[in-house]
Amino acid sequence: MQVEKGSLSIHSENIFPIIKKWLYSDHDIFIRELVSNATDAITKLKKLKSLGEADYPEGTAFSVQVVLDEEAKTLKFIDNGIGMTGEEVKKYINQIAFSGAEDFLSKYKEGSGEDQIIGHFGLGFYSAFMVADKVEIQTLSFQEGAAPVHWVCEGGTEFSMADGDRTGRGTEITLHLGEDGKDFLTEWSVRKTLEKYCSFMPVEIYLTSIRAEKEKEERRVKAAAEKAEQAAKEDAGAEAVEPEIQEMEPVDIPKAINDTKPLYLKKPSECTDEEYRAFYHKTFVDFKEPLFWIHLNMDYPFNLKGILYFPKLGNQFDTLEGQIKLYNSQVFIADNIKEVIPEFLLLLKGVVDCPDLPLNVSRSFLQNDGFVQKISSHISKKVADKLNSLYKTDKENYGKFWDDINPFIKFGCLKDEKFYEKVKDIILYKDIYGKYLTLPEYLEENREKHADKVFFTSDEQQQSQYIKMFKEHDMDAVLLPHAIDQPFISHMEMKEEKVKFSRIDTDLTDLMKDVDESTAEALKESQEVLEKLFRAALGKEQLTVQVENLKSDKTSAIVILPEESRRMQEMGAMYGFMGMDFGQMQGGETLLLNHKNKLVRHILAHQEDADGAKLFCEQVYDLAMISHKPLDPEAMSRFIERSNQILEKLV
Ligand SMILES: Nc1ncnc2c1ncn2[C@@H]1O[C@H](COP(=O)(O)OP(=O)(O)OP(=O)(O)O)[C@@H](O)[C@H]1O
Repeated sequence: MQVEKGSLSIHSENIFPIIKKWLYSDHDIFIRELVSNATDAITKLKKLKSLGEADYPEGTAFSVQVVLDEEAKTLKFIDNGIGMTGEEVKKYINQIAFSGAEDFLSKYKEGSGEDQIIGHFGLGFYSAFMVADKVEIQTLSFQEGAAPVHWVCEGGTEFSMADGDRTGRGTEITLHLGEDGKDFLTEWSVRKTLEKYCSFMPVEIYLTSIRAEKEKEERRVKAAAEKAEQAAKEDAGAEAVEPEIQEMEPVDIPKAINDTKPLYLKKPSECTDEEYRAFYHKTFVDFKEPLFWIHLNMDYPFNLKGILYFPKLGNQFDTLEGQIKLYNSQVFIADNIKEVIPEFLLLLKGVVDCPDLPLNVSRSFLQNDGFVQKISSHISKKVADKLNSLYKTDKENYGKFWDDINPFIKFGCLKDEKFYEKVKDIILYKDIYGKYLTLPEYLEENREKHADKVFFTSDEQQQSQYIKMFKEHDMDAVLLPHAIDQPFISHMEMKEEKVKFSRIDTDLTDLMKDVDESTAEALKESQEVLEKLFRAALGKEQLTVQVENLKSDKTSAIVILPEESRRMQEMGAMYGFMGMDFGQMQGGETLLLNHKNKLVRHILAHQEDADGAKLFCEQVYDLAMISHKPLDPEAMSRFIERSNQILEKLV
């Protein structure tokens, strides 16, 4: 072949800088593009053989070799696939590959810049120029009598083509890495990128580092020399002995980067629990056991395969951060694409492979695409189905999983109406006795005591005093401690109009009081006295005091706050920065004093002793406050000081 020079069919001379800048955020995708081209070339050859249009010896080992030469600053992608003839290089590389780049450029010009193109598919071979100053192709087609071709392009729009020197069928692409490619000059970074994009590609991929190979060779030579020297010394000093049998050098068996047959492609009936767990550990590098999983496997009306795992939360404060990896025909596209995966499912961990996805389009297109929306609602329906069948067939385990999965299900209910409708009957509530109940079950059990009212605690420790009282009175409350629970409660109140949720410290039901008409007058009198005393002692002129006979005389005082006031306060704290007046939000609490309690009776009996009354009032108030919410630092130090003072009196 004559050396042929040409000009690539790109109309803008400035395409390179634009593409480099545009793709800077994930300029590692060139590895994915070149490895996918190489695996495609092998897949195509296999297909041709199955059609009788190509041939190769039985047992041929197919692979993609990625070779990094740190010194020469080159990265090679070598395959033993279909190869290309000179004509094909002209057609596929000079025209087609670069037309993808042209397309890209026109999209770039149209777009606002924020409208990122997912995965940048369609850029293909051209993406090599994101990191290389010069790209070479050495290729030999599988076709009988084909001549090898050598193609070179130095990063501009000019290329040259000449006879190549490749002797085996396939293609070798060499990237001469430039300044923009220097991140890929370490074996570690190339391996990481291969693992990211190519973990499930269908042909085995091997990585070789020339530097590492050389070092290994040097070590081997050095060890052999040392051994020989040692042997020579021994020979000189001793009588000739039988040479020892040489120890075998450990043989390095190269290990493929990828798993060519990922578990999600198998039929669910053929997968074992051990395989599901192993796949989870390996793919997400999470060594906690997943709780359970859902294997998505459908061919119609679209092709979708994958596994979604429900991860175990370490503790209540673990961040809910999932990871859903999206693949297109075993090629990694991106993590957590919320246009395709319903947002609440992004809290799970999983892989989803959808070969039918239109990925070379913008995100806003995906958002409005009916097909993509169908995929998304199919996935969420599958998840709801799985949860329902688990509830029906394995209620015990479902209950056990509940602590881990409930924030996720609640988030789903808030985000997705259809999902809520499907799971609403299997939402559980854990009560203060450790039992799991559905809402109708809780309401039914407590119908006589407080119809349509759900008492809950948001913090078991902080509200332990109230929980104790509930237990003493044989009452029940449910635990709703997670941040998601507040919006979830509002959601449930909207859905179940009659039902009201009240925090455990909001109100004292009549069940806890000793209602006796004959003491009403005495209570009223005491209330006036105690309110005055407490207001004066605490310097809180607005304090509301209520005096009741509680069934138990052990508790001196508790703070109660109407549910509405508490929600207003919480909202105020959340949106305080939006100009709401915090001062006005405070308060609303009522100090409830137990008329039966010894301390309260003592205060009443010794009201003339101003100092003593002050000390008692302050301490009783703080004790009630402590079980309602944490004391601020100043109040806390006063409380500690006063407690010491009281103890000293006992000495
Ligand atoms: N390693 C290879 N072996 C054989 N042919 C190849 C190889 N690499 C690229 N080609 C040919 O060049 C063409 C263009 O490649 P390019 O990566 O630009 O686009 P593509 O693979 O067709 O599509 P995509 O944009 O989705 O990657 C391929 O379709 C293929 O015919």
